[in-house]
Amino acid sequence: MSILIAPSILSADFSILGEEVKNIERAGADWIHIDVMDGNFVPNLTFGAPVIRAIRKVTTLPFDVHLMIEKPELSIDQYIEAGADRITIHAESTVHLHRTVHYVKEKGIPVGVALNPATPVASLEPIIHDLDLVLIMTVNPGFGGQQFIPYSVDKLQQVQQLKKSKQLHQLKIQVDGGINAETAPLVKEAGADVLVAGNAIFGAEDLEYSINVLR
Ligand SMILES: O=C(CO)[C@H](O)[C@H](O)COP(=O)(O)O
Ligand SMILES: [Co+2]
Repeated sequence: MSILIAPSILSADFSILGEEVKNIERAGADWIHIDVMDGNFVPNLTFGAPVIRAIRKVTTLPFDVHLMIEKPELSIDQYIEAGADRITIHAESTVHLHRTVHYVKEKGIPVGVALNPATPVASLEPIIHDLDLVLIMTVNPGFGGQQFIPYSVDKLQQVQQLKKSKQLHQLKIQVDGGINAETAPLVKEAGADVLVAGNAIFGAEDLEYSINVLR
């Protein structure tokens, strides 16, 4: 699998969000990573379905929607209707993880499960064969521009082993948080297929160069 780069628009300039999305598409992004935060599951509030619907008009790139919200099962439909092409939910955000994963699958789009830094990889074992993607959070979710947590590399290796032992060839392993020119080689070496990056891309002078450096 070749490495995919998913810029997180959390670090974009919200006052010109449509332009930022177009620029990132021109610069060679593979997916647009959209961080939906509810001010409850994480201590920050970002955007919801109306903003997703608005930027859906300016790009054909896949929308990778990362839900950091309590009880995602209550609002998944609105993100899909707004234009999400894939949805990732947090294992810690619902007591009905299996049901919610299958709900997204029945809607016909790829589904991922994200793990916070303190959530063990073993918690994925009963469900990993149902997933299209596993997201290992490499920072505590809630904010852009944080420092990469080194233990994440061990967790990535554990997911990679699980993927191999269960022969889940199509499963994508994604990382999110503190990914930059220094940490990208570490996570790729440990098995990451999809790199999310906010500050390292939107904070750079040359978007295309920053994407190429990560890739
Ligand atoms: O999910 C997220 C935070 O919860 C963001 O996707 C992530 O923080 C990306 O930003 P950066 O690359 O600047 O760390
Ligand atoms: Co994210």
